Amino acid sequence: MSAEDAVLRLKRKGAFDELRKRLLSDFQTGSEGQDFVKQVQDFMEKRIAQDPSLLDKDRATFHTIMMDEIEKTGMYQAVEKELTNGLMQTEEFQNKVNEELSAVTVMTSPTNYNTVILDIEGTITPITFVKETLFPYVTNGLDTFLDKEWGTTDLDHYIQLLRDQAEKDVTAGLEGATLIPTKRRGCYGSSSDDIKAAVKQNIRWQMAADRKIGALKAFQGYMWKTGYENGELVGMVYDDVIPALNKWQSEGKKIYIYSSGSVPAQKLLIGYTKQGDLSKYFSGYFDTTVGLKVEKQSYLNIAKEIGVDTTSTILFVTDNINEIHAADQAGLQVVIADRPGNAPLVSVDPSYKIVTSFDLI
Ligand SMILES: CSCCC(=O)C(=O)COP(=O)(O)O
Ligand SMILES: [Mg+2]
Repeated sequence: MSAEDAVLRLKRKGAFDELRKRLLSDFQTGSEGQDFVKQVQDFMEKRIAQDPSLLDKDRATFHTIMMDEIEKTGMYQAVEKELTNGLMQTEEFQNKVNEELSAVTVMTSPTNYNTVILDIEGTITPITFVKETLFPYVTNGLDTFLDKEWGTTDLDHYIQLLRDQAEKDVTAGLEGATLIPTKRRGCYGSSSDDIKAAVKQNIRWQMAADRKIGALKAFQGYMWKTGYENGELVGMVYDDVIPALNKWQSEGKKIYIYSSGSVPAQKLLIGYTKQGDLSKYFSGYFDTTVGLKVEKQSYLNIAKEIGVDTTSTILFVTDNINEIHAADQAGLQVVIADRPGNAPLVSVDPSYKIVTSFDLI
């Protein structure tokens, strides 16, 4: 853990607020505080003697003028400096910091795990790669791709998944959801153009909302396959990921992926990285067919599938706090990935370990 991480963690834990409160109370009751009050009083009396019209001002104006002038004398700054230096040098302060630091590191570091499950976006892969490379590949290439693949069994399969999902969305009354019609047979059904237009509208609507829905994820993966295979797309993982994979593997730990991206999409991203094919590190892949990532049961399902009885022997790393809560409730050990561009981590329980790099796990 870097010094910056430790300070951040202590701030989140409220350790600094506690020290600040104690410092204020010590100051108010001690001789420094009383001396300071005396200095302020003397200063004000002197100013009023120089300019008695100050007493005619209303309370708020008088307060503003005095505060401004006191500040200019440097009185505040001097006492603040003296107090801060004094506090930091006390044995009690040092002991308190050491105590808090060890509580932060000992309580939250994962221990005795033999299985690691990793999220992709925001954890091993930058969010920017997904949002600025993978998603535009789909939105920009959609029309050409549909024209090229139209009528193939593969495309029909993925359209059927989208169609089934659209029916559910329309039934659920989701704003913006529209049905995808079926092919014309005899005098029933719709023309290819109508179906194509509905598919495009459906995909664009879902992608604008960044939906983590199986049918959309399956379609994206289907499109990305071409991109990875022809070299237009190259998977990306943070530099600290491969050393951690090597370490875990050398320690005999099993490593899995659990992502909202479809399993085929995960395999492509892992298989075609700038650093080569990383699939040798992974013992398996899970997507939302095992359950949503924000549900406790999904983690129990994965544990069952990989044959782990004691969920506390699994470490799950993700950027998403709701996924952290679900995995935690299922008994897994959890670590939060705090990568550049990730959603801000607000009101996070201080007992969770947060890392900016896998070296810190
Ligand atoms: C691995 S597919 C590309 C990323 C993606 O589409 C996605 O939804 C990733 O979500 P995650 O659960 O890995 O945060
Ligand atoms: Mg993620």
